[in-house]
Amino acid sequence: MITVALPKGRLAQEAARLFINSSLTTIDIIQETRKLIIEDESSNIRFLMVKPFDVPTYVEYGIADMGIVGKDVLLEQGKKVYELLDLGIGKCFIALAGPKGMKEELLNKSEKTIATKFPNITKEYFENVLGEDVQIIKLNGSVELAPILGLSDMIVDIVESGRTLRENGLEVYEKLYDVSARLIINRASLKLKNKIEVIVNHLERMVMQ
Ligand SMILES: Nc1ncnc2c1ncn2[C@@H]1O[C@H](COP(=O)(O)OP(=O)(O)OP(=O)(O)O)[C@@H](O)[C@H]1O
Ligand SMILES: O=P(O)(O)OC[C@H]1O[C@H](OP(=O)(O)OP(=O)(O)O)[C@H](O)[C@@H]1O
Repeated sequence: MITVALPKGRLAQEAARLFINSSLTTIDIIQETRKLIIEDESSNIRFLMVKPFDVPTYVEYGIADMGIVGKDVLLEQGKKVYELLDLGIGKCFIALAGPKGMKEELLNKSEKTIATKFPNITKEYFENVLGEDVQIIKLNGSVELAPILGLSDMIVDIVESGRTLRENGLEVYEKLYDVSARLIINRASLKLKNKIEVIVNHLERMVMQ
């Protein structure tokens, strides 16, 4: 039995679709919305529906053999898992952003405060790229509110269309990393379970199309 951790939320549909379209399962995984463990006995694959930020944890500890998760989460957590495939879904980027027209002023400010869901990415960027210490305020969502209300000077957050920034009077100051969903694998599973390779090959062919 192979166990796959799938992210609930915005990636769920497309992640499940990859397994269905690759003929790896015939079960309509996302229809069973409240079930957290979905077993496909015919293909011997079991799907776990977990929060996106928890996918690497399940894979690192070997509860799941593989998982699908955004590169943002991998960069933030640095878990010990193999990243095998860029799945080409969930495309967006991580950006430093702030109030429109204030970039120069805020980047020259001596003591900056940054609100973000990604404290490690933010710390690493300011320390290693800009050589600065910054105060980081960890938020769990609606990060764009922080500079509008004076909680922070700037934010580090996900941008896709740019609409959330625009509609809140903010703009991208710097693009930090491109993001897309990745297939990650538990290190021991990759060595011990032959079926992993078959699944990876199926998904790879699907992604190449
Ligand atoms: N606007 C977006 N467009 C495209 N991909 C996105 C966007 N926002 C996030 N993502 C990607 O999808 C992944 C899952 O995002 P999702 O919003 O479902 O969960 P989350 O950010 O962990 O928040 P929560 O579960 O708390 O709602 C992110 O880790 C990122 O890789
Ligand atoms: O550039 P856009 O297309 O507007 O997308 C970017 C927005 O999408 C994500 O938020 P999400 O909807 O996941 O809500 P959250 O802020 O509560 O995490 C992200 O954190 C941005 O706020």
